Amino acid sequence: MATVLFNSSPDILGRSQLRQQLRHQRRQLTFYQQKQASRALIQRLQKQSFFKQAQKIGIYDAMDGELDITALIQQAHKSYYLPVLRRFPKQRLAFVRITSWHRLAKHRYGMKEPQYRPRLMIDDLDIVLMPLVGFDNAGNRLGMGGGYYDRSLAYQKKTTLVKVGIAHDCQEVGSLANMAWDIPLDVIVTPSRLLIT
Ligand SMILES: Nc1nc2c(c(=O)[nH]1)N(C=O)[C@@H](CNc1ccc(C(=O)N[C@@H](CCC(=O)O)C(=O)O)cc1)CN2
Ligand SMILES: Nc1ncnc2c1ncn2[C@@H]1O[C@H](COP(=O)(O)OP(=O)(O)OP(=O)(O)O)[C@@H](O)[C@H]1O
Repeated sequence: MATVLFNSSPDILGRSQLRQQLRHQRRQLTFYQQKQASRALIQRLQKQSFFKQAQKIGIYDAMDGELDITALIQQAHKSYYLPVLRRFPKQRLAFVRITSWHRLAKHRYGMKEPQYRPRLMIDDLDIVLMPLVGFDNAGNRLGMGGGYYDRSLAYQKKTTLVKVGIAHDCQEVGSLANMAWDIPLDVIVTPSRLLIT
């Protein structure tokens, strides 16, 4: 009950409190719920024409209860890229193609990061799948708070890049404050819904 209250009234919580609340909620999902959610989400995603048409896809290595989308990489004829954190230029993400998981070392935040090159920028991709901490039905996004995706997207020039948010259903909130630097998502996919903004 408390959870529902929090979700429907994000205004009464600060952005960072809301983030903590939603991250906590996502970590409460059981192993089985996570498996089901991940399977349903991947199936939904693979049916979409924007996904079928894409060649270069930005993914992420799930952590902290995020939806695991790594099974996607079993699909041939597409290439998959993981984000790499770097300080310069201006804390934008770079993307590195992955061909195998076990060679990858973990970043101190817990997700795998390829250390090799070449590194691409976000607008070299056709689609970027972004893990969300929270979202609303207008396509506003709440992330981990590092501003990494926002900063990367701010320099994006390619207009055809499809910006896709990936989240559990329980991460939807009534409405999120739209920060000046926020770049709205084109699509949000959850295990049970497809939201086109
Ligand atoms: N799986 C995944 N990969 C991702 C992201 C993500 O949200 N999920 N990112 C999305 O931007 C970027 C990384 N950004 C991140 C920002 C903060 C934290 C984090 O865990 N912060 C800790 C504090 C850690 C510390 O300072 O020592 C925390 O908030 O508890 C993790 C990732 C790129 N890769
Ligand atoms: N285009 C930008 N230029 C400079 N700073 C930015 C830009 N975008 C975001 N930031 C900074 O990043 C910080 C985090 O932003 P915000 O709280 O929106 O993170 P987030 O979107 O939740 O996280 P993430 O993008 O990592 O998923 C903010 O303090 C903001 O000042």
